[in-house]
Amino acid sequence: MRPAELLRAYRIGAVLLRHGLDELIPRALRPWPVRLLRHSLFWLGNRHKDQSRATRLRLALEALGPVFIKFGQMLSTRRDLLPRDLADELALLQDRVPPFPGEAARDRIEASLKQPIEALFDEFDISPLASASVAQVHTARLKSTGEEVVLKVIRPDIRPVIDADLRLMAALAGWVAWLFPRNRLRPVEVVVEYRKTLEAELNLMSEAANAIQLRRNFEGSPELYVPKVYTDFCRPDLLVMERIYGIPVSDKGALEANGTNLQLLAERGVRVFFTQVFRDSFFHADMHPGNVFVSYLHPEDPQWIGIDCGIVGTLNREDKRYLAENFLAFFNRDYRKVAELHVASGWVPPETKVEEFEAAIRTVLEPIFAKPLAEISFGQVLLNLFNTARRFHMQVQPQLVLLQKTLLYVEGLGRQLYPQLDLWQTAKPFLEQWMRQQIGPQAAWTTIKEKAPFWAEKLPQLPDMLYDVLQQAQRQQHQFDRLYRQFHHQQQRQSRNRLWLVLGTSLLLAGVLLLNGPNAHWAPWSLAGAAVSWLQAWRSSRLGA
Ligand SMILES: Nc1ncnc2c1ncn2[C@@H]1O[C@H](COP(=O)(O)OP(=O)(O)OP(=O)(O)O)[C@@H](O)[C@H]1O
Repeated sequence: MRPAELLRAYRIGAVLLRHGLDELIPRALRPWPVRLLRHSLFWLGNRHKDQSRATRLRLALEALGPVFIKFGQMLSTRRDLLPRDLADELALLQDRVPPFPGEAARDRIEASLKQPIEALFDEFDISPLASASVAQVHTARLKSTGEEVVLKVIRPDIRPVIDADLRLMAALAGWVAWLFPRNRLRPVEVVVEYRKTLEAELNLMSEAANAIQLRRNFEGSPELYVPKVYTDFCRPDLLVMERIYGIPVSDKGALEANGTNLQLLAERGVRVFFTQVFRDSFFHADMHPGNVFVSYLHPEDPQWIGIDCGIVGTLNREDKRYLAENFLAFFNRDYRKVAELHVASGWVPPETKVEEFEAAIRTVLEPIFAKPLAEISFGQVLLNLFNTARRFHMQVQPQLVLLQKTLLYVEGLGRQLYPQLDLWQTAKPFLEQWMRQQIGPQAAWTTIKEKAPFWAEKLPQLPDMLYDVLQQAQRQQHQFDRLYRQFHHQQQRQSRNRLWLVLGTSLLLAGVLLLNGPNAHWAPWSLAGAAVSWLQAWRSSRLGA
C-alpha cells in the first residue's frame, strides 16, 4: 500500500468508527482483544450515539464521498441483502457535491477535443448548469449550426480517487468475507458489481451509445423523447447532446400549471417502460427524478423526456418469458402456476418441492394481493418473488434485479403524478400481446417469417445438398456392410479357435492319463493330437491378426 492509500484507509476506518459502525458487527464476533483495541482508539469514539444505526451508516457514507455515496445508493436497492431499516435510510443518500471550477471543465473539454472551445462552440457558459459527483454539465451552442447543446464532462480529479477507493473497498470486502464466510451479503460480489456500474458511468462513450439506441427505438414517438447526441464531439470523458427544456417530473405544481394531463402522463410512463422491456429488450435503468422531464409542448398529449442513459438494462428472450409468464400467473393469483413454472423452466433446481415453493410464494404475496389492484406494486411483487426464489436456490439474474428496481421507480413516479394509476390495467395488454407472439399460430407465423430469408437463400442449394446426403448415406451403408462382414468373420474364427484349444487341452489330459494306464501306447498319439490342435489354434489366431 502506498502512503496516500494508507492515509485514505485510516480516514475510512476513522469515519466508520466515529459513526459507531463497529457496533454493526455482532458482539459474539468481537472477541475481547478486538474490543480492547477499539477502546484504546479513544480519539475515534462514536460521536453520533443519539442516532439510529441506519442514520449513522448514511452519514458515514456521505462523509466518505462520491464513491461511497453511490455505493450506498446501489446497496439501497438490494433489499434482498439488507435489513429494511438500512435499505430505507440508504435510499435517502444524496450526492451533494460542490461544483468544480468552470475553467477546469473548459480545460478538460479542450484537451479532449484537442481544439479551443471557441473553435467549436459559442456561448460556452463557464458556470455549470448542474453538478454531480462524477460529472458536471455546461451549456453552449454549436458553432456550425447554432443548436443549443449541453456538455457533460467528467470531474478532472475523480479517476484516481475512484481507483483508490475501489481498491480499498475491495480489500475491505475481502476481509469481511474472510471474517464472516457465511454472510449472505456476499461483499466481494457486491463490490465487483459496483465496480462495473461505476466504470460504465465513467465512460461517457457508453452513455452516448445507449442514448443513441434509446432515441432510435423511440424515433417519432409521442410518448418519449430522447435528446440527440453529437457523436463527433463525444469522448470517453465528454458527452455533447441537444439541450432540452422540460418540466422536472418532481415539480407537480409546474406540471399542473402547464395544464398537463397527469393521468395520461402516468399511464404513458408505464407504457414507455413496458415497451422498452417487451418490445426493445433495452431499458433506461436510472429513472430517478433528476433524469426525467416532461415536455412543455402539447400538455394535453404529454411527452416524457429522458436523459442520462449511463445505466441501461438489456433482457434476453428467457428473461422476458420469465416476466410475462409470472406476471400473468400473478394476475390470476395462480401461485401454483408460478411455482410450477419455476421448476419446469429450470429456474429453481428440479428437486424443489412445488408445494413448499407455492406455499412460500403465497405467504409473501397474498397480503399484497389483498389490496385493491390499483394499489399493488409490481416492483414489490417482483422483489418478494425474487427473495422467495433465492431461498429456493434460484440465481436471480442481475438484469432482472435492475428491472425490478426500475419498476419501483416507474411506479413511484406514476403514482406520485396520478395516485389512482392502475398499473396492471396498463401493463396487461403488453404481457398478453407478448405471450401471443411467443405461442400459438401468431408465434409460428412469426418464426416462419423470421426463418424465411434463410430458406430463400438455401433453397437453390437444396438439390445439391440432397444428392450429397444420399451419396453419403450410400457410402455409409457400404461401410457398414463391410464392417459387419469383418465382424462376422472374426466371430467365426474365434469360435473355431476356442474349439481347437478345447480339443488340444482334452487330448493333453487324455495323453497324461493314458501314460500311466494299460493303454500307454496310445499316449504319444494323444499328445501329438494335442500339439497339432494347438498349432492349428495358433495358426488361425495368427491369420486373423
Ligand atoms: N440534455 C440536457 N438538457 C438540459 N439539461 C440537461 C441535459 N442533460 C443534463 N442536464 C441537466 O444536468 C443534470 C445532470 O445531468 P446527468 O443526470 O446526465 O448527470 P449525472 O452526472 O449522471 O447526474 P446524476 O448522477 O445525478 O444522475 C440533469 O439533472 C439536468 O438538470
